[in-house]
Amino acid sequence: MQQDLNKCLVGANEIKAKVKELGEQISKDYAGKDLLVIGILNGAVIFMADLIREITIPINIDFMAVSSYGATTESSGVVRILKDLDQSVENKHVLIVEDIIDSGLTLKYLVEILKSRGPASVKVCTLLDKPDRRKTEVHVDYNGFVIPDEFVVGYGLDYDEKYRHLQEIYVLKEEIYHS
Ligand SMILES: Nc1nc2c(ncn2[C@@H]2O[C@H](COP(=O)(O)O)[C@@H](O)[C@H]2O)c(=O)[nH]1
Ligand SMILES: [Mg+2]
Repeated sequence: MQQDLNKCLVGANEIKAKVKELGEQISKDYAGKDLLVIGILNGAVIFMADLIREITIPINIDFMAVSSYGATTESSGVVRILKDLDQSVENKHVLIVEDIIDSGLTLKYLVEILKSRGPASVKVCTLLDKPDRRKTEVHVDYNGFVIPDEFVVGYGLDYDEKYRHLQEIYVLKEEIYHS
């Protein structure tokens, strides 16, 4: 496992502090509003679990699963819904929680589909952002860390369903996905 990883990009304490800061900001911004926090499975599950416990206002949660990658490191650009929401977003303030924004294609699709369902608002919170890889313009409201153009794993992010349980975020060695 450790031999598959290059340097640690973001440590556990740094993640913890950032998640707390994001939770505090979200709590302030949505005070008195009906907030539905939507986690995007599977990558955002650990970030989502930690983030909602730093939010101090009442919220509802739900999850969506989409596919755009598979066992590769490049988005296919074709996004498919694998699991839809269990509840309506109509008249609710929606906060999408993503693990990472890369090309932006997944997020653009998600924002468009959710906006078409009549919410009061749609905002985006991501733990990681790789702006150098953008193929489409997307607006991010809450951003944890801007990172360089490297394929990262850990803290929910996988390669071929591995490494999600790691407490820190690591750069995956190229030989792992080029072999
Ligand atoms: N484990 C990793 N997953 C990644 C990385 N970059 C992107 N992704 C996955 O793709 C979607 C979003 O991709 P996008 O190209 O449509 O913006 C993201 O939610 C991840 O699941 C990465 O470096 N490591
Ligand atoms: Mg994701």
